[in-house]
Amino acid sequence: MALTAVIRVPSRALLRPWARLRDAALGWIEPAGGGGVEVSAQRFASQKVLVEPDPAAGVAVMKFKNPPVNSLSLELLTELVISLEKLENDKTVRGVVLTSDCPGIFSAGLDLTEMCGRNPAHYAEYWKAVQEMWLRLYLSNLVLVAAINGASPAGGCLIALTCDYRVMADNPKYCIGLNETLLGIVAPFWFKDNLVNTIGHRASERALQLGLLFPPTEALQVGMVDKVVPKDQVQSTALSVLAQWMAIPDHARQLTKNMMRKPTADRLLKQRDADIQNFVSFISRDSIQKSLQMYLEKLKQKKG
Ligand SMILES: CCCCCCCCCC/C=C/CC(=O)SCCNC(=O)CCNC(=O)[C@H](O)C(C)(C)COP(=O)(O)OP(=O)(O)OC[C@H]1O[C@@H](n2cnc3c(N)ncnc32)[C@H](O)[C@@H]1OP(=O)(O)O
Repeated sequence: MALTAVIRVPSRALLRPWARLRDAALGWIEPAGGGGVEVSAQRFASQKVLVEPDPAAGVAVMKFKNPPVNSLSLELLTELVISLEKLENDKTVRGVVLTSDCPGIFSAGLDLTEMCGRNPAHYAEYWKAVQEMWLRLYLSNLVLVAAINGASPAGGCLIALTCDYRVMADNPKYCIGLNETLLGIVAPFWFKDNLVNTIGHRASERALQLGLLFPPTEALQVGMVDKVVPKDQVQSTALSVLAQWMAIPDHARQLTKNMMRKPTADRLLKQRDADIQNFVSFISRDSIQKSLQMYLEKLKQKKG
């Protein structure tokens, strides 16, 4: 990946302690003496989230890279939020394409190993990171376009739903949807709200109860994605769409986006702690742990 953009990062001495942890996570190194440092965009490419900025176009492509299936581990979620925050603060970037670096998979959703056989403190930490990811993406001031170049179940679908526009590859093997009920779990109310805001109440009720995973043409019909194109055109189409959205003055578009989305985000913001407690007690139940274990086993056996 050849990247040439230069990003100015303030001296670590001026940053809060968490920012030092962030720098370490992203592999930024400050030379002795401090005083601010220029890092090449290559440094910006962290391990699980690759960011390819194009300052001339005012856009960036963010690629998830957590093989084999881009499951949303705590590490990936943390990097995603940090990378997004950095792009939000970068005046040269107004729009981002979210896509995958893993062939055939956009994201397999939440990492089941983060929700199985761990302790309540871990579940709470994990769920807070999932909430944070959703809130940051859903309320982002940037134009976000999802280039869905593979399967996108559950949490993968949620990421796509936070975007302003979704382009999906036309391969019928790629499916998208909130399939939580198939795992014996329940989509949280804010997953549901995001879906209802996208495809409407009746279609959501059916899709959520049945845990439907839609192939691209059906996803288009129901309004879960906005455009279906051949696989090799997914990213270029997403970039064209981004350019169209970026033709609108930022302030007007951002205020409108906020007006449309804030009430939905506020529902979670008002009860974040209670939502974490609900998740922890739900996921800690023996019956739920058994269901998730069985589901994971089934995924593993599929190969053999
Ligand atoms: C009333 C109270 C309310 C309280 C609220 C509580 C709410 C709880 C809700 C929690 C919300 C959860 C949302 C989610 O996102 S759950 C995750 C759902 N994801 C899935 O169902 C996808 C599962 N995966 C697949 O279908 C397929 O893997 C795939 C993505 C279609 C890819 O298929 P492929 O054949 O290419 O790959 P494999 O299936 O062979 O998988 C390769 C290895 O990856 C492991 N794997 C797959 N998915 C996950 C995952 N999500 N997390 C962790 N690991 C995963 C798989 O086991 C293979 O591992 P192996 O190599 O060790 O065998």
